[in-house]
Amino acid sequence: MLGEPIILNNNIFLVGPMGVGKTTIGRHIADEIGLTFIDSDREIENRTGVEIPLIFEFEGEIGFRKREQAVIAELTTLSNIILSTGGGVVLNEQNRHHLQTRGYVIYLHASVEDLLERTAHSRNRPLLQIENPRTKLEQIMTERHPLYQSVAHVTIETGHRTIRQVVKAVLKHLRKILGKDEYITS
Ligand SMILES: Nc1ncnc2c1ncn2[C@@H]1O[C@H](COP(=O)(O)OP(=O)(O)O)[C@@H](O)[C@H]1O
Ligand SMILES: O=C(O)C1=C[C@@H](OP(=O)(O)O)[C@@H](O)[C@H](O)C1
Ligand SMILES: [Mg+2]
Repeated sequence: MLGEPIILNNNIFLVGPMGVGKTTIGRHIADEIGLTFIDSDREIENRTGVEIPLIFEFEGEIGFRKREQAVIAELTTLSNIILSTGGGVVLNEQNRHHLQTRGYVIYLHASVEDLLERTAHSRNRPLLQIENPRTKLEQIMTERHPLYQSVAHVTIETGHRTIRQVVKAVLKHLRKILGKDEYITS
């Protein structure tokens, strides 16, 4: 035996900033390799019955982060999932610990320019509903990039890649670390 399986609990956790593609890529990867897809933001919305902007409006970012922490603590105890997280998940130390120790963490990276383009038409990200989203995304990347790096087992670049190309890059990486045709250890 080679010791600990590389993919803890057969879980893959996607982290990275708003608009990098966590939700989109996670769903595709789950389809390809037969894991259950879960998006922590959707889970919070399902549980509260309202959309994220309304949670921010009524409870502020602090209220949202509490809900996020509870959901991450619970979802990371599952197995055989691809979990797409919200961009701010790494701000919380407990979240970082759970992600890092309960699954294989992939940091999806992109430039602020790409993130701006990909979030431009969305009204669903309260932190970017401001006059200057570019400055906000720059601040976010300065603060969070080291945190994404600290929690991730690998970083995968998504800039100048189509969704399909990112999916392929992730699958290629998984095959490489597992060193075989199957994606996930069982
Ligand atoms: N590699 C990519 N190239 C172009 N557009 C992308 C790419 N990845 C995601 N997108 C688009 O960017 C937007 C944000 O993606 P989403 O999956 O919601 O990001 P996140 O969950 O990380 O915030 C979506 O409209 C999605 O189709
Ligand atoms: O970066 C953040 O702080 C947030 C990212 C969002 O998720 P996405 O990264 O999927 O957009 C969502 O959790 C919320 O609006 C806060
Ligand atoms: Mg998302």
